[in-house]
Amino acid sequence: MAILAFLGPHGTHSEEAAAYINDFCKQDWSLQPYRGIHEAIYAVHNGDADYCFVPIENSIEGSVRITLDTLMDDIDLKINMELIWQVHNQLLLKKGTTAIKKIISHPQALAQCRKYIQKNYSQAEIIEVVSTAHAAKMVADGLPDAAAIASKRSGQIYNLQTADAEIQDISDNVTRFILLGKKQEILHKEKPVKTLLICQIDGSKAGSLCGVLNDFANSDINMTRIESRPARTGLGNYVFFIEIETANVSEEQLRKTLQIVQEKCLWLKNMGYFPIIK
Ligand SMILES: O=C(O)C(=O)Cc1ccccc1
Repeated sequence: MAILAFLGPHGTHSEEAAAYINDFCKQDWSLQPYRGIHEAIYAVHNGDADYCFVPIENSIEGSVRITLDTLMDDIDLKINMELIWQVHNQLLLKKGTTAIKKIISHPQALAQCRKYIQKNYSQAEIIEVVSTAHAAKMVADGLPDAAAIASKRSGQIYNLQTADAEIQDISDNVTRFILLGKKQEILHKEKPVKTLLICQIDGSKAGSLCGVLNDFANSDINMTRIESRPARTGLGNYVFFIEIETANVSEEQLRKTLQIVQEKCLWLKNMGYFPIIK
């Protein structure tokens, strides 16, 4: 049975989304929790898992930086699918809690509920941990005067009470998850539509980034997102994450364009061509 790694422990948004994608692809993967997103991605790189399913961007809070930073490493994985997933956050308490002096969760979940916290618990200490379910488990294990922001399922798993439901600031709170594997595979009949490229552009020459953007424009390839992260090779060096629409781009057209783009880059990695499941 193939192993799918996700950010644990049991009850995370990642696990719920991974279970959905498992059914959607009519697979029988064994879902295994890892202590961090970095660890889940490296499990595939090291061959301990066949796939991993990790969040990459949230509609309220933006990029999941640990995911981008890990993808930048010298690892050769492919994106096989993207899932756009509605995230629902609840405020969870251990039975008998009378005061909420601490609110604990994953940084993305805390950010998604920032206004709610400010309005209702402005004095509470905010504690960031590795995942929402980890926060729920800490509350269940006896962290005093604390409430976790986590999924309904976490509440059930860790036997917590729901003090408040649907507390995200904007009701349309979606997260993009990606399914990564060792190779590009067709796991569903859904048509691939998008390609993610990661590259470091030579910033010492004027107009390098502009040149890359023009190469896509000249090839009639629509760019839907560009994001930069520090390259970690010195201040002012950046790595770019570029998403392009490739549903109507031929393999030959893409190959030629990437060849031209590559000449302007110190390195370029094609993360693959994948469908988007909504
Ligand atoms: O901590 C979790 O439950 C996760 O799966 C990470 C996450 C956190 C907030 C929104 C989406 C994913």
